[in-house]
Amino acid sequence: MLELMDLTKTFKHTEAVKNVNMFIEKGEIVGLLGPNGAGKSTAISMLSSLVEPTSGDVRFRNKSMIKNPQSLREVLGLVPQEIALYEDLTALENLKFFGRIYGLKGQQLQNKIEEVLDQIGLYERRKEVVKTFSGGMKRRLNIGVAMLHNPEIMIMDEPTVGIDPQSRNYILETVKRLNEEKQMTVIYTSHYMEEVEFLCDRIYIMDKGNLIASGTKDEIKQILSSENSISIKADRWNDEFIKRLQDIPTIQRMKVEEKEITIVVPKDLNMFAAVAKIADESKLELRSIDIKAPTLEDVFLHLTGRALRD
Ligand SMILES: Nc1ncnc2c1ncn2[C@@H]1O[C@H](COP(=O)(O)OP(=O)(O)OP(=O)(O)O)[C@@H](O)[C@H]1O
Repeated sequence: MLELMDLTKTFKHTEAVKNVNMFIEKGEIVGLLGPNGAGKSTAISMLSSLVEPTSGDVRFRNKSMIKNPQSLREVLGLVPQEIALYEDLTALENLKFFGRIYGLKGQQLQNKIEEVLDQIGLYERRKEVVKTFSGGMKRRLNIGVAMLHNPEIMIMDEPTVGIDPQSRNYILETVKRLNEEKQMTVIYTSHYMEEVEFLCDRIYIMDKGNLIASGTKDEIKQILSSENSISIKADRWNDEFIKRLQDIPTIQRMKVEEKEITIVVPKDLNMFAAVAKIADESKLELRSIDIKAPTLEDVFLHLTGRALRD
């Protein structure tokens, strides 16, 4: 339905997006994952015809949108990273204002506003001015504004950055519900892999302007099919244990946290006995040794050698 074809954007000295290809089918939730500066916002700005590509094409229902994006704009709802609301107006007044911009009026506008307030859980607070709202409530209202014209496609640019966990869950649940009940297509950018894992059917991972992986969650995790991630838990560590693990050449990566050490080893290697023996010899009592299911974070680390939130 919606395609990015060889899309490239070069700012003066920065290649923000390099030859990116994506396709989005109707009714799916697609995640766009990547660290700061990966090019996610630039990619979706080109998708929403806010930024003109240096080269490449955006196609919607098989038509190029670069010169004439009107048919795409009409069905698109965009929740930008920056909150765009009038702080001195109430939630209701904001929705009325933006609704009129979308060309809604009278009873139709009234009905739509009530539906939206209900969906974003702000009906009770509708008569309060926005400047008294928490960050999470403002975000929810921002999402409400983007929903007023019944968009078929919703683009959300990191909608949970800097908000409280409760609002975050509310937003994630709302996105899921809109997708299920209204078959809304959602493009969701984030640098939180757990959000993308929870929400998305398919995922694109970007880094430094490049698309470095794409597919369903399972397909992406298959990238790691030749490795096992092993979790070792204990109440505390001692230097000898850590040093001896570090000396094992078959350990490809190792992450030491307060009560958990994660090591990555080739799949066919059984490390359990070796780890238990080292613990024994360094007089360390272990709580557990388990194989961990890979996360998208692991995939990212594998592909780039860096953590997603670096
Ligand atoms: N208008 C602009 N002018 C110059 N450089 C830009 C502009 N917009 C983005 N960039 C650069 O392009 C690169 C990609 O930025 P972009 O905002 O698309 O990344 P992002 O993945 O959305 O990051 P974040 O998670 O921080 O939003 C960055 O190096 C950024 O500094």
